[in-house]
Amino acid sequence: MAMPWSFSLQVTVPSLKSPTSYNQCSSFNTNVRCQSANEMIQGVEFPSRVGFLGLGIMGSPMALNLLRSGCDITVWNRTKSKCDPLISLGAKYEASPAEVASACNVTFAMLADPESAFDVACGPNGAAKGMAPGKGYVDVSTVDCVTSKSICKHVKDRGGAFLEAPVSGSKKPAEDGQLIFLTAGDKPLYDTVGPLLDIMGKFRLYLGEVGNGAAMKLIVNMIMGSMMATFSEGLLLSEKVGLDPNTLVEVISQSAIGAPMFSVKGPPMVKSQYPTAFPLKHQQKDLRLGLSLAESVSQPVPIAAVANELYKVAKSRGLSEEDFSAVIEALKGS
Ligand SMILES: NC(=O)C1=CN([C@@H]2O[C@H](COP(=O)(O)OP(=O)(O)OC[C@H]3O[C@@H](n4cnc5c(N)ncnc54)[C@H](OP(=O)(O)O)[C@@H]3O)[C@@H](O)[C@H]2O)C=CC1
Ligand SMILES: O=CCCC(=O)O
Repeated sequence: MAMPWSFSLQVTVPSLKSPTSYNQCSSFNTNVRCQSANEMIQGVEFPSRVGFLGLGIMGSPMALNLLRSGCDITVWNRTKSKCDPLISLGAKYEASPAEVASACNVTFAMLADPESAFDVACGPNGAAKGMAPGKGYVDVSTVDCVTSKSICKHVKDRGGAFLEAPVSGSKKPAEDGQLIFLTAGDKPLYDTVGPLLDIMGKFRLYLGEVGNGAAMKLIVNMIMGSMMATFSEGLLLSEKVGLDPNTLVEVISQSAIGAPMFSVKGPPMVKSQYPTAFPLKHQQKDLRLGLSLAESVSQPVPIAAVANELYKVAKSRGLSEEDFSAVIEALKGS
């Protein structure tokens, strides 16, 4: 049965999504419920009006993919000028998150951190004010479990449905519609927005109760931040002992520890170039939140704790807006 916020909309989705060089694995075994994101979805039920709050590095391409696929999109961003490219392509605009949520059946939010995600959802002109029975709110920001549960409560208090859906994958996968959604919350809303997630991503998981998606995302990024820190050490050590760090990158790519992250980020790092895909300040935020998650269950995470210190040093050296691979700079000069 169609949910109250749904109607049939013809949406155009590229049938073949080209794999990206980074985050290109598209199938793996899992014992949680999951669905492939690469399926033909024309003619299925879609939310009729879709809101998008937060048009940064990730939000802009995600909203653009929805727009290009034929969705009726309404956008809002704190810095209004970032809405202009989407508006010029046909997106509608509302002046506050509350007005977007009020105008739309489902509203996505892609905000920087727990504070901004909470403010945009639950502040004076927050999206929760525009929620009502039959509407859904999907927070795709990376936040902690407590914040996600709090946003969920505000949305539900207004009669809306809530899904947390943080993403794995960075700027290029966002542009290519190759993200991985780690969702939890209202299952009917998950089912309803599934086709929209499939436009923006290649894979999605439903992990049950609110908090599970946030926790999964923080654990993945805790591992990623530690990997990047030790990779940085290896690059610098190889150079100091007279080896070509590019050769190290090549050796790693052929070995059991090969990962797209090393192959993609390594060569620019050797040249001290850090074009921003995932801002360093957000990686440090995720490590901080990951450490707090570990603390909540008394799990020792000493490697991640040390990595977090390194990112803090990098931030103190003015590297917050650089890509997180700039953490290597924190190890230089000694
Ligand atoms: N970049 C990446 O590779 C990935 C990022 N993420 C996560 O996605 C989220 C967004 O990341 P990304 O797009 O890179 O980040 P950006 O820094 O590019 O964008 C952040 C967005 O949050 C908005 N924002 C920040 N503070 C506030 C505030 N106080 N009130 C209202 N809006 C605010 C910004 O608005 P304004 O334009 O006005 O500054 C902007 O729209 C983060 O949680 C990040 O951890 C997840 C996966 C990958
Ligand atoms: O949160 C950011 C994740 C970046 C990535 O998965 O490449």
